[in-house]
Amino acid sequence: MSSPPVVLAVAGTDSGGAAGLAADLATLGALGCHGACAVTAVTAQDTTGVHGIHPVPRAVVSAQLDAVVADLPVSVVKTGMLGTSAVVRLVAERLAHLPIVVDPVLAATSGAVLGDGDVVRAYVTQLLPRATLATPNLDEARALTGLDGSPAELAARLADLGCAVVVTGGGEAAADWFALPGGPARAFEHVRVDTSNDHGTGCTFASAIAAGLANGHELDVAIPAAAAFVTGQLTVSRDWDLGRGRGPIAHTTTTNRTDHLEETP
Ligand SMILES: Nc1ncnc2c1ncn2[C@@H]1O[C@H](COP(=O)(O)OP(=O)(O)O)[C@@H](O)[C@H]1O
Ligand SMILES: Cc1ncc(COP(=O)(O)O)c(N)n1
Repeated sequence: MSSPPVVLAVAGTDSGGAAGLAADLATLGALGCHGACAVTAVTAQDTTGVHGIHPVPRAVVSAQLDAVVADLPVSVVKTGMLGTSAVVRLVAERLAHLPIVVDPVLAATSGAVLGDGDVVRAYVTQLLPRATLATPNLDEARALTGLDGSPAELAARLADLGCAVVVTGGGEAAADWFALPGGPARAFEHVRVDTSNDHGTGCTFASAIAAGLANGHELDVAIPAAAAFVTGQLTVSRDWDLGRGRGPIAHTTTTNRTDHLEETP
């Protein structure tokens, strides 16, 4: 069997296992990739919210990037919560030779702030101009542009920074808006899943796009494929009852996989 493509996820942890690196590595594994990881922040988090954030020092993040890049054939980088402007700059400087899918995480589904004004400025000036694709949700697109336009307008405006952009619509819109630099945005529509188990959806979406790119697909194929993967996963976990808040999206393809246990004598 040939080796899987390697995707490096640079992101924070969610102790509840819904978002961040848990979502990234599970999604990458489900979609045929080997996921390497560099931890940027440890969050004490569950389905109800973020209770603590502990940034990992820049030098420790840097050492993780060095170790992975020196040893593994990374084909795509996916970033999630980077936490500090120093780490945003580090990723921009150290990994610019690779395709980078940037999920510019600034807030959790619960509303907690995961990136401040300095982080926003570092994304705009350092990382997005060097990225292949950015996947902000509408709130993040507003914070990054400082504007209050439609998702299509914000996608086109952000793409002028020099990368492709998908502004995600979340559960209400059932559509995402995709723009390339210099072009107008077009909508990718998809099925809406009626569920409150959507914690980790953005991380899963961006990781699925990174997996599509690592498997050799272009953005206009990888993005709708990732949205279809997310709607399928939201359907798997639609009626789960995990935690007291917004429950996790299912990251792996199947649920209740116990057949391997039953087959064991
Ligand atoms: N309830 C839902 N039904 C179907 N697709 C959804 C739903 N919620 C989010 N999505 C999709 O999941 C992907 C991630 O988007 P979003 O939830 O906006 O990210 P974030 O978690 O960063 O806010 C997008 O493709 C979006 O359209
Ligand atoms: C460590 C970490 N990274 C990213 C998110 C955003 O995920 P979501 O938008 O689904 O809350 C999060 N809540 N925690």
